[in-house]
Amino acid sequence: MVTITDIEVRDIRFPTSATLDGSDAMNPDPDYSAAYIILKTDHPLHYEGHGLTFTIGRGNEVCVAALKAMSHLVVGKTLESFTANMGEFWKMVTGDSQLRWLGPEKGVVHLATGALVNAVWDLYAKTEGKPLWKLLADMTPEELVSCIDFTYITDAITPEEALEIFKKLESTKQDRINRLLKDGYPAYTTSAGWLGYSDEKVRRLCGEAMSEGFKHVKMKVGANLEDDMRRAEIIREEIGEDLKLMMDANQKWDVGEAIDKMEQLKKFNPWWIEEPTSPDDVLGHAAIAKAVAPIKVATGEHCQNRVVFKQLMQANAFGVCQIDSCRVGGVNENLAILLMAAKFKIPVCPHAGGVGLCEYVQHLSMVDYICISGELEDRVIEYVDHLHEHFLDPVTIRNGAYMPPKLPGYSIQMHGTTLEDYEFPKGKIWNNS
Ligand SMILES: C[C@H](O)[C@@H](O)[C@@H](O)[C@H](O)C(=O)O
Ligand SMILES: [Mg+2]
Repeated sequence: MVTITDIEVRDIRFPTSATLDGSDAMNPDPDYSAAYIILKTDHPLHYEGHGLTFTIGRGNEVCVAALKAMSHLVVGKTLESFTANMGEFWKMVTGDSQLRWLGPEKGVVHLATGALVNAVWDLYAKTEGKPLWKLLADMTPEELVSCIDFTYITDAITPEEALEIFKKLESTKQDRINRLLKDGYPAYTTSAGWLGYSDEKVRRLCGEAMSEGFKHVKMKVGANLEDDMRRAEIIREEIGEDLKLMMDANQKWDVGEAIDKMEQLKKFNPWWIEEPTSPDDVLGHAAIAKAVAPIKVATGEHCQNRVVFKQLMQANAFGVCQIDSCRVGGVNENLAILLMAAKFKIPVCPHAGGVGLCEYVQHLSMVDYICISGELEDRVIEYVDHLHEHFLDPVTIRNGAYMPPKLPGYSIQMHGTTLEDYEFPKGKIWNNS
């Protein structure tokens, strides 16, 4: 038995706004941040569960407070009481009626849920001695189904249908694992296209991305159409016509505006337009998707929960589903979304970047390929080349692909020195600036 004896919650921030890494039309000066939780245990080997949720600076302390408010849900309980039925564990975490009032299942309390739930999965995977993707890949179809809370989504997918999906791929899992171990899971890069970068820097970074083996490049749009057109032209000049170009407007436009802007931008042959408008506007996305086809609409990084994902699918409102490892309530809810995407035949290209999101989400895409969709076609995980040095088990990108993590856990544990130095506001990085 492993008992969770205590939690530690830290406010970790990186001053990325100084270099405009991560900047977009809506978020011109993000300081990539993590509300970071450590589950302490009485395990003889001192195993800890680590988890984080991503924010972009101010307000990270609000997520920290939410995490502290959730401590009673796990402290004093055993890991085994959770792992006996992970779906019930998730229902318990999201079911605290007083905390639930703050959501339900959305906003700060759900961001915190993502960190807490992922920390439990990290601990689970560490005690089993497996990376998270392998822990899930080794589960039986029945065990996988038991990880999911189907509340509010049975009109789109039932536990019986989920079982069918898992069972269909069960006997061929090893082939896909072998393929991942050999070639990895394809990635695309956003590193070249941040809005605050100069034209020269964008040009140089596109060249670097190509030489690193990337076949897809994403650029930011949405602040000023003339700038977007000029930058798209530069990027196309650099990457040519064969590579895929994606555009991300980060919620800048109204529905009609998005359609008009894409009428101009379509000459650069974008594969998708991401977050063209408010993430809550399902019908708006549907209208845009219809008008801009065959350009696909992509969204999900600000999608609150599985219910909104369900509606986006039911309404044909997007062609690319961008799960996020900690915007929704962690591994369990993402499994539900991956299942719905498989049923609706919508490719999943996760949101990553930020801090730790690449480390996290690679596991989920690998599980999607091994156990759920069985497909790699039209699927790429976002990659951004920032802040990986702060993790004990950083991502390995080889020839434009994520190689499967090998160490036990969810790859999200930061170095102790990082937690000290970048803690806001008392770490030395913040004291010196
Ligand atoms: C503020 C952030 O860097 C966003 O720009 C980023 O998450 C982005 O939307 C992305 O798709 O990577
Ligand atoms: Mg985006």
